[in-house]
Amino acid sequence: MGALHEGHLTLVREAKSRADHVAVSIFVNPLQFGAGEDLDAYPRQLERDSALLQAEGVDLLWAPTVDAMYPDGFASNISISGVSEGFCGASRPGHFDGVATVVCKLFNQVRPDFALFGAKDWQQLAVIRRMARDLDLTLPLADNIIGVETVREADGLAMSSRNAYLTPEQRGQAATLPSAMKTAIAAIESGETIAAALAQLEATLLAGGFSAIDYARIADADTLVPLDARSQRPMRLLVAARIGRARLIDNMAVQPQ
Ligand SMILES: Nc1ncnc2c1ncn2[C@@H]1O[C@H](COP(=O)(O)OP(=O)(O)OP(=O)(O)O)[C@@H](O)[C@H]1O
Ligand SMILES: CC(C)(CO)[C@@H](O)C(=O)[O-]
Ligand code: BAL
Repeated sequence: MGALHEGHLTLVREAKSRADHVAVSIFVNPLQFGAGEDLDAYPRQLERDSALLQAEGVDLLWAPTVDAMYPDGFASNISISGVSEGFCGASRPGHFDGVATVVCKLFNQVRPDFALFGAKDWQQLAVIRRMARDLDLTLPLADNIIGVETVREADGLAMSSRNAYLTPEQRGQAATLPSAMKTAIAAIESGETIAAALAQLEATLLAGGFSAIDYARIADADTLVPLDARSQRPMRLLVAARIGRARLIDNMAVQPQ
């Protein structure tokens, strides 16, 4: 969606290491923003982004207008059930319909051989993989949706265009999110109950400047089914929390039992 940072540029570099030609889409997609969300405030810096992508050697910047994407009469919607229903799907109703619909259109417009998405948006990655498998999207193939590790600031905060909404004080406090997540994971991996570790995580965030927690849960890493006890399959801690004007998300691996 633009306002590029090192997280985005890492996806570009990873793509360039795997492909002869790299295309990047920049489109602030109205369909994935709910009423009262930050569609209007979302940073738009197309000229700066374009220069950054050129410097990285990107071959194509695909930046359609809203009217070109959704002309009068547009009436289609792609809805993925299951994996899109909890977490951000619950706190942002309709969000993943908007994501799935635009990503399907972007795939059809650009026709990539494969596509890269950040693990910072873990549920989004799962939704896109599900859509690609379910709808037989041959380009890219389901296995060709590649997740790239979350890129973080020096203090551990996941890079995000929405970090720009934070005041300097809130920006300092925001690093509590990854540090409290690591503490919770260490506790769970050393035998603490999930409920107790998550209660401590929520208390730490609220004491550390966050105003509300949309969710803080452990889930199966692939299916995103919430877990109340440790499992033998890969697990993920997923959190969305609000600080100032920003709603920040993050996720980390929890080792199987
Ligand atoms: N810190 C990061 N590390 C790795 N990938 C990232 C990171 N931040 C964003 N991405 C990925 O970049 C792609 C574009 O994301 P998007 O434009 O929504 O950026 P964003 O920084 O996540 O914005 P926002 O936080 O405002 O949603 C997505 O695949 C996203 O997962
Ligand atoms: C997947 C996506 C391009 C859909 O607009 C967006 O949500 C993003 O950049 O993460
Ligand atoms: N980075 C995910 C897109 C969104 O928050 O709308």
